[in-house]
Amino acid sequence: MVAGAAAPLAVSTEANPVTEAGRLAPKAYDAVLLASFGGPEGQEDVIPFLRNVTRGRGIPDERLEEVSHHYRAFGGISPINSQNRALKAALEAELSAQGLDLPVYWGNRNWDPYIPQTLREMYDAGHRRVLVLTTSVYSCYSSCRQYREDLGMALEETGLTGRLEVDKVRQYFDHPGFVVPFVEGTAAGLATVREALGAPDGSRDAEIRVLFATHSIPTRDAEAAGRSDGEPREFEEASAYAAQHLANARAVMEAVTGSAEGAPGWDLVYQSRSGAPHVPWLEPDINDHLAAIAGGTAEGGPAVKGVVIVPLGFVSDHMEVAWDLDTEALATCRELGVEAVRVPTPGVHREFVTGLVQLIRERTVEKNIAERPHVTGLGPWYDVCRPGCCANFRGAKPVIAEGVDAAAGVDAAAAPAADGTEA
Ligand SMILES: CC1=C(CCC(=O)O)c2cc3nc(cc4[nH]c(cc5[nH]c(cc1n2)c(C)c5CCC(=O)O)c(CCC(=O)O)c4C)C(CCC(=O)O)=C3C
Ligand SMILES: [Fe+2]
Repeated sequence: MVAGAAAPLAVSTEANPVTEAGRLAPKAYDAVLLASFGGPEGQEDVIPFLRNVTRGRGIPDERLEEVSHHYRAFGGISPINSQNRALKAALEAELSAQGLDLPVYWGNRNWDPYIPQTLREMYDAGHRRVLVLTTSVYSCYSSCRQYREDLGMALEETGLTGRLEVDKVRQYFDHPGFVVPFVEGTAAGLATVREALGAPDGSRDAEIRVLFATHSIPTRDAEAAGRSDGEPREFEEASAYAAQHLANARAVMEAVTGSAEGAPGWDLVYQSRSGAPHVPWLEPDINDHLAAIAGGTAEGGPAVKGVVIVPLGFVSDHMEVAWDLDTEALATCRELGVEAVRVPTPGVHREFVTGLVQLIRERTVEKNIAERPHVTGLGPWYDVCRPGCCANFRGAKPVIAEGVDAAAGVDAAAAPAADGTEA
């Protein structure tokens, strides 16, 4: 095998009969909303931002100060907002290059510009049909339902429910635009680690491990991920969240090393756990796992001497990447004497930006693309979530992009005319 040479990623455009039920016909959208997490932009913003993230849970400021150290160490500035400004600019340029007249707005769940304020601005500018693109791509409460709730509540808060139509692009974990940058990065990272071990020919691959890292979530949230009330769907590890990551990781490894004999092994690992210690979250933690494999793998392999860390759960190099991986996990590697490379996130990679425009074009009437590329057998994911999808256990809230009846498929009221004309 030639170091760094990746086979093309296997992309399917075949329809998925399972997720087909949650598909919406194209519509004449008139604007795009880039919805993200938001982050502080100075030391004075840190505690107000953390109060927003943890709102409704009454966590005292002293406790918030304890979890603020990573923001404090970065001067109170999260990289996420500048990354979203860059992504918005890149999206605007690509939409206009493809002749799509769709303005892009930006709104965050936890910091300025806030989602309700942006929706109001969009309505005041004359927009009536909005397509939301979130910066979180998998299925779980934090990355799917919480966005849909915040959008539903923002419509109520601004009095725009029923006046502004708001739909959302599918969870796009397995769109090639998201996965290709990881394939490239993993191939390059593997070449670098082989080099560092003095084995560019791959002869020490048994001592190299690829670690796909994502955000840990409570196991209870993981079990509710991607589910529906009336339509049981079984997932690997009993969780759509884990299953989506595992399927993506396999697709990346297949493209990077193929079925080559003696290719490096890989694992899915978790990071950034928070919350009370007695509440179970997905494991293993990346740092614990690094310590374990530095002494030999579970399958009886030799001590691991090099790792390629792939931040498969994230769209940009925000704080969870800059701190939990680049600061903490890389320090763990140094302590263990393990060579390590952290692969870039999609960011504003050309494939990612053009992929996002494809995802928009799947849904719009103008310059519509009927085919839905996906690199795992789980997708393409639903346009409209199944009832109860990614449920949280703190009570029902208004949501966008959810069907009302699993048996009947998509909510009839939400389904537009097939030709995308105004109702
Ligand atoms: C799945 C997932 C993603 C990936 C999908 C996505 O990208 O959306 C994600 C992303 C992010 N998480 C982020 C920041 C935080 N997440 C927290 C807390 C939590 N995350 C959770 C899950 C996730 N989180 C969960 C189950 C909690 C605990 C419960 C709660 O509190 O809801 C807390 C509270 C303090 C703490 O507990 O540490 C903070 C400050 C930032 C911003 C980074 C920046 O500023 O650059 C980003 C992109
Ligand atoms: Fe988070």
